[in-house]
Amino acid sequence: MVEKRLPLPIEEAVRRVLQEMDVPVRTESVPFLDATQRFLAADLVADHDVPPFDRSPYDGYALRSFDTAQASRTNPVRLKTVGEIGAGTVFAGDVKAGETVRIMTGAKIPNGCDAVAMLEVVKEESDGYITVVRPFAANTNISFQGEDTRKGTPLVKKGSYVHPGVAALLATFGYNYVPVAVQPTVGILSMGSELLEVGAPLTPGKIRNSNAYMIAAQVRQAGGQPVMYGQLPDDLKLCEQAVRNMLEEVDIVITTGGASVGDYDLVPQLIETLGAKQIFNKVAMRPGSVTTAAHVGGKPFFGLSGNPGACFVGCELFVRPLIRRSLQAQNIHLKKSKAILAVDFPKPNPFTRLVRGILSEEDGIHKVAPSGLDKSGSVISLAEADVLIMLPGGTRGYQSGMEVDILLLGEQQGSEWPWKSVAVSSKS
Ligand SMILES: Nc1nc2c(c(=O)[nH]1)N[C@H]1C(S)=C(S)[C@@H](COP(=O)(O)OP(=O)(O)OC[C@H]3O[C@@H](n4cnc5c(N)ncnc54)[C@H](O)[C@@H]3O)O[C@H]1N2
Ligand code: MOO
Repeated sequence: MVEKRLPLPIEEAVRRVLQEMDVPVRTESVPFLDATQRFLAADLVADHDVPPFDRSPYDGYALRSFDTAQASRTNPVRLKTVGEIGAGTVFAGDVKAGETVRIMTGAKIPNGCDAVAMLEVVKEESDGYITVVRPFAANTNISFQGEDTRKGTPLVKKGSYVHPGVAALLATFGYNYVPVAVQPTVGILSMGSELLEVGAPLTPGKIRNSNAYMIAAQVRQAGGQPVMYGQLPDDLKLCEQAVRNMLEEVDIVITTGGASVGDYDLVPQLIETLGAKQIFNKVAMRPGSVTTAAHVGGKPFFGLSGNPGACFVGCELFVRPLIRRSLQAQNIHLKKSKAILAVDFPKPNPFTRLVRGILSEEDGIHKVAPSGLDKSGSVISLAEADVLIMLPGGTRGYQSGMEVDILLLGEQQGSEWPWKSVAVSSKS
């Protein structure tokens, strides 16, 4: 007689994972380029102003506003050019009344000057003077010291993802080495006598082990470090030994396959022989209902389904937050949004469905539709999916036009330039 499993609601299962499992938070300091796409391990505060000095935002002439106060077409004012500076060089000395300095974008405003006239609005004479025909008020065209960031301003918080914008900030403040969270190691073992190595030719009854590589990519995307333990036939002794090794070597153990109730499904036996504390072995969701979570001597163990769709969902919902939390990430779960269903799901389902979907926009309305065959064993629908459409169980089905929750997967990008340009006048 097959054991009867008690399905847990998804949120309860996620809550238990986070409550009963832990991956230690560790930090390290790494060279700058190794820190991108990692998570910061410290709150960073500005230790100087940005810009660090008043500077010119344009190529032009730095001048004293007072000198130009009376300038007009009928009363042109001549200023003597006493120097030329590009970004990175500093004008030595003070600029006096009636003088100007030719200055390039990014150069420090010379002492005595309080405005910049753009090259386009001055007349450069052949005798070393310029002529201006309008006043320049004090502070015109100056980027002020600290206008971007003041010394002491909090910059980025611990747990921030080091995306290109954060990288720019870190470099601005001289972080040659960056404090980041250590990426937890996640061991991945595939169990199943039908599994072939990725490079092997197909033979009757066999399929290639795709889950291991899918999970590895998911682990990387979450911020963890996958450790591949290959694949084993459905043999309890072999699998038990492999899992014992994993428990010694990695922070999180994942097996895929054998999570259900079949004759060769080893996860329930593994839990028993390893003396693991089971947290759940059934979740009220589809796919992924057979997801098992346990811990062995404090180490998280996930028995993900062998079906690729179910395996994917189990990893996103339960493993991802655990990895992200160990990175002290600010967002540990998939981001939720809303969209309008573009198709019917008429069948009532007691379990919450997580349908692999494609998000699109029509006339400003976000719509979702399944990305392909919505079966737990389908692979193509995973490749196309950019969202999981959440259809809570216990309803009489869903109709096209209904608003539903969606979970955004990975990085969302567009294929076409998303805005229409407006005509630009030649004056600007
Ligand atoms: N009598 C019952 N049968 C099943 C139940 C049930 O409750 N009662 N649950 C079904 C559900 S739901 C799912 S999901 C699957 C889960 O099965 P397992 O987790 O035990 O996975 P396997 O049986 O080992 O494999 C399922 C399927 O996936 C293929 N597979 C396995 N590993 C991989 C891999 N690494 N890469 C690609 N594909 C893989 C495998 O060949 C099977 O086709 O059980 C249902 N049955
Ligand atoms: O775990 Mo199974 O995919 O629920 O369908």
